[in-house]
Order: sequence, then C-alpha cells, then structure tokens
Amino acid sequence: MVLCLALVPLVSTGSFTLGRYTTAILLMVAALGLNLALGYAGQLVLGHVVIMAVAAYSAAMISVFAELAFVPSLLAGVVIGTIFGTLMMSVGIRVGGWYLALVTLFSVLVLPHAAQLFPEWSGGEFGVTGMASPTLFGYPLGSVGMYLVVVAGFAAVWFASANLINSAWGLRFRALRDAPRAAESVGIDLVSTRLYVYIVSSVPPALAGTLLAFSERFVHYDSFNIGLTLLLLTGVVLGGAGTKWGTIAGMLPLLVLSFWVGPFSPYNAIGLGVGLLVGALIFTNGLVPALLPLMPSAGRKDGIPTTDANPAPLAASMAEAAADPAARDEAVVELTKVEKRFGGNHVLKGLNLSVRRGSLLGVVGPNGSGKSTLLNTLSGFVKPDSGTIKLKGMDIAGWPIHRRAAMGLGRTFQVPQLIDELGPLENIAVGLVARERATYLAPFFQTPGVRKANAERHQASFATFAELRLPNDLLDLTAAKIPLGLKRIVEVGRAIVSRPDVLLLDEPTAGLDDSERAEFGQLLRYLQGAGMTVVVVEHNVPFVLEYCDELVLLESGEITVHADMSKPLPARLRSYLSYAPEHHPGADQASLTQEAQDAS
Ligand SMILES: Nc1ncnc2c1ncn2[C@@H]1O[C@H](COP(=O)(O)OP(=O)(O)OP(=O)(O)O)[C@@H](O)[C@H]1O
Repeated sequence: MVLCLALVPLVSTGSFTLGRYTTAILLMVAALGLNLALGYAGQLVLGHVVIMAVAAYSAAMISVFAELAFVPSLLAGVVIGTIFGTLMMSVGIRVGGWYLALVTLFSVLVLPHAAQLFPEWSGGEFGVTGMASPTLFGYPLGSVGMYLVVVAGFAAVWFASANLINSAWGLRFRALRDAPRAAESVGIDLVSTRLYVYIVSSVPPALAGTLLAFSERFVHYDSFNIGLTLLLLTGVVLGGAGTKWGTIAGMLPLLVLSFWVGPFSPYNAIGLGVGLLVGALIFTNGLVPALLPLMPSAGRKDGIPTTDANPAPLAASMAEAAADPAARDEAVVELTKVEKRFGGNHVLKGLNLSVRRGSLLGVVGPNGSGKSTLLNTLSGFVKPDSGTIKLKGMDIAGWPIHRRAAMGLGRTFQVPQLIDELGPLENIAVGLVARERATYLAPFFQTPGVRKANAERHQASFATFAELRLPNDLLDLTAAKIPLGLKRIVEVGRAIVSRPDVLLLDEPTAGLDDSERAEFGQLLRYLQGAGMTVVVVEHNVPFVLEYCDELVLLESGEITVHADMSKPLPARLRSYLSYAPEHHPGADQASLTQEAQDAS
C-alpha cells in the first residue's frame, strides 16, 4: 500500500491533484490517531481536529515569527500539538463516556473563537500565511517532495501504530475499552494506560496538522471544523473501529466522494450521513469485521502451539509453597474490624476474618448479606470505612486495585469480563502484561526485546490454557463465541497466569450445568493443590460441601460461623445450608436436613 502511494507521482504530477492526495493521506493519518484512542482504547474523544489545528497553527507561527526552517517548525508543531492533545483528553482520567466526548467536542466549537482572540499571531479570520517553503537537507521539496514526505509520515504512523497494537499495549488498550475492572484486577494501572493512549493518539493528528500547514502554506480554523470531525469519526466507525484496516476502508469511500464532488460540495455531508446509516444498519461493527470472515485466510492463526507444547508451569511454580506445611498454616489474608456502609445501609459490620494460606474457603450467606462487598473490599473495588486488611502481612486497605493485584491478589467476576474480539490466549495474556516492565518507545519498532516479550507471553498463556484443560477447539474462537462455562475458565486463566497467592471468585458456578460445575470444582482443587489460596463466594450448597475445606457464613454483614469442613459442622451453618433456597437436592441433603432439625 505504501509503495503504491509512493508511486503516485509517476502517474499524476499536477500540483493541484498531488495537493489533494496529500490532504487525503493526512486525513488518514489523523484518523489512525483517532482509531488508537476511540477504536482500540474505547476513549470517546472527538477533538482530534483541534489537535491538528493547534499543531498546524504552532508550526506556522513558529515558521513565520521565529523564522525557523521546515524541520524544526514541524517538530515543534508535533510536540505542541501532542502536549495540547494530551492535556485536552486528560479530562478522561476523571470522567469518561459522553462527558469526555462533549468536552473534546466543545474544543472543536471553541477553536474559531480562540483563533480570533489573538489575530496578531493567528491571522484572525485571514489565517496564517507566509511560511517558509519546505526544504529538506537544503533542497526545496516542491509538491512531489512534499507528497513523498507525507507518504513517509503515513508509513511511519501506520507501521508504528500496528506494532504498538501487537505489543502488550494492544492488550492494555483493549482491556481498558472492554473490561476495565478486569484490567485493574490483574494489575493494569488504568490512569497511566489512559495517559499513554492520549499521548500516542495525539501524535498522528499533530503530525497531520503540521504537514497540512506546510503543504498548503496556509492555516485557517475553517479547515478544522465540525465537518472534518465527523469525517474522521465516520471513517473510523464505518471501517471498523479498533481494526487495523478499518480506518483505511472507512475513510476511502468518503475521500473518494470528496474527490469526485469537490471538497466544498454539500454532497460530502450527505455522503457522511449515508456512510453512517450504512454502517449502523448493515455493517454494525464496520466494514472490515464484516468482510474479514469471508477472506480465505481467516481462521486459526499461524504459530499457535498445540497441546503438547509446554507442560503445567502452575504446579511447578507453586509446588514449593504447596510442599511447605508451615507456610500453609499462616494467615495470607486478614481482615480486622472491617466496616462498610453504603449510605444508611450498614453492609459490613466489623468483619474479622483470617484466611489460611492454601485453603479453599467458601463464603455463603443469604442474598444481600455482603458477600460480594467482602470480595470487592478485599480486591479494592470498594473502600472500607474503617478496619485493616492485610495481605501477606502488609496492610493494603488504602491501596489501589492494581497495586493489590501486583501484590498477589487475583479475582474473577460474577459476569465474566473478557475482551470479546480476542481469542482465549490473548485474554489470558492480559493477566501478564501488568507484570512486564512497561516500555514506551520500543513497541513502535517491534524491537527484539518486544518480540521476545510477546513470544514469552504467548507461551505462558498457552501453558495456562493447556493446564486448565481447555479444549483446543477454543483456539479458533473469539471470546464472544465461547460458551459461558468455558468463559469462566478462561477468566480463571487470566487471573492465575501471573501466579497470584490468593484467588477470589464471585459466584463462579452460576449458570453452569452439573458437569461443568464438577469440572470447575476439580479445577479449584487443582489450584489449591498447587498452593494457591482460593476464596469463593457461592450459592450452590452441594458445590461448597464437596469442594471447600473451610466455610464462612455471612449474615447481615457479620460472620456468624467460620467452620472447618473436616470437623462436624456447627448447627447454625447446617441449618443455613439445609434451608438455603438454592440448595439442590443431593446425596447429603437428607442428613443435613435431619441434623438441622435436631439442632433446632
Ligand atoms: N456499590 C454499592 N452501592 C450501594 N449499595 C451497594 C453497593 N454494593 C452493594 N450494595 C448493597 O450492599 C448490600 C450487600 O450487597 P452484596 O452484593 O455484597 O450482597 P451479596 O451477599 O453478594 O448478595 P448476592 O448473593 O445477591 O450477590 C446490598 O443491600 C446491596 O444493595
């Protein structure tokens, strides 16, 4: 593609036509930046044209007033545009969704007024003119040279963003978009991830704006209006947001239309409307996701190892802990006088709980008794009002979620949170990226270090996949198509691939049939056998009776029973288990019921 673009001047030498090609390619560059933020990272930002404008104005003013040459003005424009874009979008660290969209859209509306505030610099309604002719190594570029520089810029952005998405950042971005809670629960710091998204997605529009300024030798706010915002947005969405080729596929018809009818024709707006309608009604996920399955090469990716690759490392890495009986008796988690109120609802009432290393602890209790709140308090999604929470002896009560995860706390969710468009291996790999040292520039170039990290991550994910006895057929599926029971196991894979000390599971067997539930129970035994401490909130009584070795009964925010399952169960627990509405008829039901009656 890049080669074809570079050869265009051989067939079309007119400076007017080349100028239009130049503009079209630069709009693609800006759209690639938008695709990074909106498509891959799910950040609803609409201010990319303002980044173009700020970069264009900065480069033009630096060229005119500081009389700097093309290259330093260009670099200054890109840096200023990137800083501006990062600051503008950083509101997304505090607010997301429509608020972020509105704030960034607001900047598009404000731009003309802002430009007119300083007419002596911005040229007011006349724009900036008089920039130096672009030169490179002392040679004037001319329209062909400028076109080739723009193609080189496009190639750089295209390859750098594709490389970035193929690195650990691609997993972080998509996790931020599709499963932010899960991302935090495996240790991904969402604030720094967002910040990085804002920086890297600002560079392409800043570069596009700066090159546009030099290609047209004129900068005016009218060029960066709401129409251009809609063009970029429609192009990204129509082609398939968050796909490699989507931006090209979506922008191309819109740009061709603009060439055909002319950039100022009202038919452009009609084209945008039709494009959005076609996208919404026919290609809901975009052109590329709709057409990709029709390609002959679609299917299993090359290089995925088969089941005989890599034996179980989980057991290996945890065997030491499992073999040390002294370590098994220590408290790995300790809650002391933990209180939590939601308004007037006193949910956790001075909770004290000690969880032995290597135990498989079940938490049961009526609906609304505070079980999920207990797990959320442990993993950091809920802040306790008071009390201490210790993990491996460290008080973590004030720690953010991702830091707790890094300390060895893993979890799954009642409703599995996976990245739907990725396969099970990539979803499991999300559990590893937070443990890797983040690199910020190397991913653009796919350095040997980045490739090695990718390969190691892939191998570790596959090892966990095989260890969990997940069927190989799953490798061909995206998470969206995986059945619920297996989704839960993939989620467990993501939680355990980084070898946490403690695994928290919230109603993991909800929606599973009996055989899936039995398999899940075996999996928990296996994890426990490998030295992991498992805390499972569960309603299914036969399940907890069969698999847990300790049971906690939580009633109205208080632990009323903490039982060792190898000893006779306290009457109160027996009574609860017998009459728990979720109790499925089982072999032990009769005796449980009898004993509960005896006890009462
Ligand atoms: N974020 C929240 N804001 C306000 N109230 C909340 C919040 N989370 C939980 N609660 C309330 O706290 C109480 C305990 O909820 P929790 O989900 O912990 O119970 P549970 O024992 O897990 O229930 P279930 O078995 O139905 O999942 C409920 O009354 C619930 O409405």
